[in-house]
Amino acid sequence: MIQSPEILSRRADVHVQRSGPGDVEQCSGSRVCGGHAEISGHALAVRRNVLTLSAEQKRVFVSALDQAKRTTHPDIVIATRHYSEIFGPDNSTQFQNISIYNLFVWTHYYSVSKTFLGDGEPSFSAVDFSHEGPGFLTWHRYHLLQLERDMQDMLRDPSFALPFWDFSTGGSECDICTDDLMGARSRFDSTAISSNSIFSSWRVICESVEDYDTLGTICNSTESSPIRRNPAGNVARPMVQRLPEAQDVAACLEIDAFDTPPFYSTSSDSFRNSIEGYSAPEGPYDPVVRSLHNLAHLFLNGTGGQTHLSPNDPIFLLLHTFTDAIFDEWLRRHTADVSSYPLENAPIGHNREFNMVPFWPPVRNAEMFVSAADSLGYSYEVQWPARALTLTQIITVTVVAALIIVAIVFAAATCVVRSRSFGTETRQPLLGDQYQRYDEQHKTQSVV
Ligand SMILES: O=C1C=c2cc(C(=O)O)[nH]c2=CC1=O
Repeated sequence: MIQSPEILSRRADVHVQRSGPGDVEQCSGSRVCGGHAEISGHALAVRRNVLTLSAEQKRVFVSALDQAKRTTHPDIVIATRHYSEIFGPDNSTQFQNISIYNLFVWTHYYSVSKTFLGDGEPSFSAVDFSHEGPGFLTWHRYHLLQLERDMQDMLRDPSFALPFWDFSTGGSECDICTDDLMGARSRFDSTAISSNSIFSSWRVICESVEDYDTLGTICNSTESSPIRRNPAGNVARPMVQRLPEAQDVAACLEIDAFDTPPFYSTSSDSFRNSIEGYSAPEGPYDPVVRSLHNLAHLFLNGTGGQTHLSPNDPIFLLLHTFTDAIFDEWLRRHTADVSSYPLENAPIGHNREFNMVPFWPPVRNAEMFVSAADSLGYSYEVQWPARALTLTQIITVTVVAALIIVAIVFAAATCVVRSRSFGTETRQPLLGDQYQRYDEQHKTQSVV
């Protein structure tokens, strides 16, 4: 993945407009603040729930994605051989053009691909630059930002914003799998996309993973099979037949620590591992659990559920914008600064000051650990679920409510009794008086 020096200098001095009118931040010299020179002075891009877009906005979004799939990236080419073979026999370089959307797919593939150790050697699979570590959120944040900025440039619309899919429905339906959005299920093949959707004509890249691992090649821009998707259809694994619940989102937002040792997929009480979905949403690590982001991927049950291929299904980007929205909300609620992010002892590529592989020009994890609205030029419009009460809270509320009811009933009963006896008392003295006076006057005893 390379860019020309001319492009690097073009991106080095930009302005981003922040939330308030006239509040323009100078981002001179920053590689990530603002991105493209062309977006100088543009307004904050607002990422919205894709289901709330109008019919016309949905059509425009789907058509923009399709344009990105077909438009060659103006600045970046990809390497299709490892370093030692980057120059071919005739000194030709092994680089290829790639489309804007396919670069998004390739970048993710590259970040998770095995390390080639040489002919005949098994490739090394223990490195993942974008998952199972603190960099999961920062890496995917920049991944989305790069696509959004590339699409803003392609459309010449600096306000273009990627929408999000709120996958926390708790249901077994894919509510965005409709022909006006990500494509309905085909009526003829339950694992394919309906021919009424443009996405049925999309072809995936990076499918020949065996070749890359054994021959030492790298995914190139050749497109092969259609997207496969069978939401909730994994009968062998009932746990991934339902999407996460809104309460899972609420629970993970309450976790205080951004990440915890060993800063891996086995971390407990880590917000990052909880939203990534290797631990229960409340925090404890459990090897059988798949929740939130991981569960949403596995629910798709096809291209979108295989890590080296998943961005080929455009649902990937909507799933990740929602994950990023949760990350942004966590930063806000916990008023976190970069010191919450581990400086060391995280897996390779995941430490705070490490560059995120393979983005170019280099971007560090720390640069993405910031409020999106304050520093990155976009914000989210989301309704967050209120946290459900715990059992202890439910018992406490029930006991207090019962005591209040008892007190009210007791008070009401006391009032009734008092008012009755007051009524009797207020009549009796009159009778008593009368009786007494009569008795005193007549000196007789009679009952009135
Ligand atoms: O594309 C992805 C697919 C995934 C599957 C799991 C899992 O938990 O098994 N996790 C994934 C992350 C991805 O990014």
